[in-house]
Amino acid sequence: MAVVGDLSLKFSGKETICDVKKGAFGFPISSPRISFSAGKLKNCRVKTGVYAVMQVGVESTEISKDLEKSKEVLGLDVVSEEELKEKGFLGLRKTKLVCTIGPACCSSDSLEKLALGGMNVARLNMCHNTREWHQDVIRKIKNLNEEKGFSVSVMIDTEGSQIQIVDHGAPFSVKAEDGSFWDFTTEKFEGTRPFTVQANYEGFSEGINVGDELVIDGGMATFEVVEKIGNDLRCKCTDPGLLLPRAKLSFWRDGRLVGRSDELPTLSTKDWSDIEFAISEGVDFIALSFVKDADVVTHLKKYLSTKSSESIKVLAKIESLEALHKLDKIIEASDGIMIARGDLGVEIPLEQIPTVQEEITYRCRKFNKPVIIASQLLESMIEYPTPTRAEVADVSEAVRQYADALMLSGESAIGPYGQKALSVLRMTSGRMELWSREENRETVLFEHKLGSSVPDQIAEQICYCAAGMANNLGLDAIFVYTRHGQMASLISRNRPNSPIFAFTNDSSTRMALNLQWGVTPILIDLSDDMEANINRSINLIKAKGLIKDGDAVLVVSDIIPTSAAQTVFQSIQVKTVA
Ligand SMILES: Nc1ncnc2c1ncn2[C@@H]1O[C@H](COP(=O)(O)OP(=O)(O)OP(=O)(O)O)[C@@H](O)[C@H]1O
Ligand SMILES: CC(=O)C(=O)O
Ligand SMILES: [K+]
Ligand SMILES: [Mg+2]
Repeated sequence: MAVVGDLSLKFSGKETICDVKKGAFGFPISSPRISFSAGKLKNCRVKTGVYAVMQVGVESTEISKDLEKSKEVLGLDVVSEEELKEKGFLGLRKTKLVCTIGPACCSSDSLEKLALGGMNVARLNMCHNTREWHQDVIRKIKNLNEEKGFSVSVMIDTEGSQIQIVDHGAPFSVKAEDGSFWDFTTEKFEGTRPFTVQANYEGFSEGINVGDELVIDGGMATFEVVEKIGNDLRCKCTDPGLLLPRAKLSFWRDGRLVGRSDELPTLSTKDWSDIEFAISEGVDFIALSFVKDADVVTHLKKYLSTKSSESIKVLAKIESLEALHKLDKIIEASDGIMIARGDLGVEIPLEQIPTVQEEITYRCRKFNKPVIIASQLLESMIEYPTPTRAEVADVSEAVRQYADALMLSGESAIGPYGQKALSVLRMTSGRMELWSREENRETVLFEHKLGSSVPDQIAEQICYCAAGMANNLGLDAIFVYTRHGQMASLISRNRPNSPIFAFTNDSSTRMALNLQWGVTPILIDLSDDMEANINRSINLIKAKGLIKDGDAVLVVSDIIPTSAAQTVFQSIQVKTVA
């Protein structure tokens, strides 16, 4: 055992216990080589080895009463500010909300209403509409952020390659009756032809045999292949249903999906051109449809870095059987995941969706990547002003699973009740988060080691302890200082009861953190003097009336030095506002 000043380090097997005079706490670190260094440590003096500075102590901060000093602007979005004023720290919603923008909500007025209603991220699906339309929407969102103080991130969602029915612009859907015969062809034609469906991909029937099953949209209608004529398939309807424009085609044999997507690239020429567009418009996220493996994600991330656009986060959409087979590698390679239940339900039996969703959500947290649960959350609200009880239960379940974000698709893109659907998500999440907290569901913190380097492990342990301390001490908020968002996401991963305010001087970090559970990102200037940063930000928050005397916050910082002369500053402190 080494005793240094008031700080004692006990090395006992795999555990390092750190006791401090005021406010003791312990934390397990696997490496007994960890040492705690001098300089910024409170209550102790240490001579040697610098990996990190652990600053532990309970102190009272003298908050400057001179608000004149706080001329600086705090980059906190108006919606969080209002929510905080109205509901207090614990009332801040933790689950983030994504809205798909479509014709029903693309006016500035509607976008503003969605932003006010809690939209954290706006999603643009490149499957639909024109480049000009998308550009117009992105610019409107950026203008609103600039002019009205919102902080809505922009995501584009690639079209990807999949076999589907060509949309001939017919506004209606066609019904396939039981026993009727249909031709599935790649021959191009205008308008509609009776009992003929055009597939978008030349090779759609390669490897398909007579007797195979052709399933539309994962079960909307089913056909049996009765004849192959060249590339075309003649099919008999065995389960009647609707053929909607752009409906997906999949083939089944002996109860199993016939893999077809190997032949299709994850990123088509159109997708690459949409990616160029996304780069030039400065979007925050690119969601890749039909990701098959980690390589495409890695490739795109490399490409973005060659374009100096590494700040754009790459999300992998899990919507195929192949993606499920390579799930861990895809999660590790990506900046986040979308569980695209719509297309996933075409590839796996529907009854497997709930367990697959829970598993993906869990693994994303394990690997510390944000996860969005998407599709059909409030599907009936595309038509009706109230959701079904089952839909509300589905939303609640996603929140209970601690998904980072929930997404609206057609509910906001084309439905007349988009804002209402958003408020259903908002209220349902709030209710479920409160219940989880009251029932103490969150006390089990997430302990799976991510990093292999000592500094990474220290950061993880600090965040693990921070979440535990905030819960155990019932602190009002956690303040974290972070340049790239890593510390903020590590704290979020532990799903603490207190809201996490992430102070960053990097605007792309701010926009990326919009997808992270429980994190309110705040843009602020950060200097190398961490004490000054902390005091200045508390002053600014106090000046806005968002924090008051007696409030206790946990302050976590992890600022990597810009020069060799400085020490790594990783610390936890409890500050009581005075
Ligand atoms: N930009 C848009 N313009 C016109 N319609 C849109 C737009 N975005 C979405 N929609 C409509 O909203 C519906 C649902 O939206 P969304 O694109 O999210 O569903 P999806 O087809 O499940 O997504 P994906 O193609 O990624 O699987 C679409 O079928 C489409 O009719
Ligand atoms: C969102 C999406 O792409 C899907 O659910 O298929
Ligand atoms: K898409
Ligand atoms: Mg999809």
